[in-house]
Amino acid sequence: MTKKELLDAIHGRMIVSCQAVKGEPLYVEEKSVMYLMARAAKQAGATMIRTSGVRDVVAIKEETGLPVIGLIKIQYEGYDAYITPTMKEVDELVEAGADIVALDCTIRKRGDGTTINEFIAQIKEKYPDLMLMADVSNYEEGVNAWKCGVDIVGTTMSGYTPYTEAKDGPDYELMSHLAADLDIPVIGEGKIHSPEEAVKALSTGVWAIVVGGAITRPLEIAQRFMKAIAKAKGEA
Ligand SMILES: CC(=O)N[C@H](C=O)[C@@H](O)[C@H](O)[C@H](O)COP(=O)(O)O
Repeated sequence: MTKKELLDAIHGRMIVSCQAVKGEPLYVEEKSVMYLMARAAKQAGATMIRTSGVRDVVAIKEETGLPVIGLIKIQYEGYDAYITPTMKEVDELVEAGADIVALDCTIRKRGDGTTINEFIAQIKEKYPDLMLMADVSNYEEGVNAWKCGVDIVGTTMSGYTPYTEAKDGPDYELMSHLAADLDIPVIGEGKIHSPEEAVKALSTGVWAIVVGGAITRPLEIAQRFMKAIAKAKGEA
């Protein structure tokens, strides 16, 4: 698929994030099971999947035949970013066949001393045709990534950096500001928990949205029910 075809396939739509990393209930050591979540997402009408780790990129592409936004979550010493922080992860994702590579593009400390701008430039030099999705936490980072030549900016990291407010729901404001000012697609991602929130997020003008935990993280879903019940009982 060309870059345009990939973008057209998701315009106005929901991408489903199917992720389970070590320690999560749906992470199974012996074998990826997230392809089953992706199967469900495809049956529901999803046209693209976001996932983490080489084995899930491979298994999900094999199962669904859908294009995949791939990332690798890994925490290195000296790095604040943990989403595809170095070229090693980019290489692995390219090798695995990810159609788009997502990486942390927040302006935080990188262990090798490079700036995020330098890292993006290195990736673009090595893989000129690779589509990049920049996961950012605020407006400035979105503009910066756009100027560095990424293809997509996502609001993924809003509320997950020390300098952004950790809200319980989506950052609609960031979505609409970035969507208004950037001339590349913006993806609204992070804490979209209900169909109503999904519709509202899309109405901010973003190109597409990503919904993850509310669909594919059973622990998170169950906890949300438990919390609401405890609150109603006056226990929380
Ligand atoms: C902050 C971070 O590490 N986000 C990760 C990025 O890929 C995932 O854990 C999220 O599930 C994803 O962004 C979708 O968001 P939500 O699950 O809230 O719909």
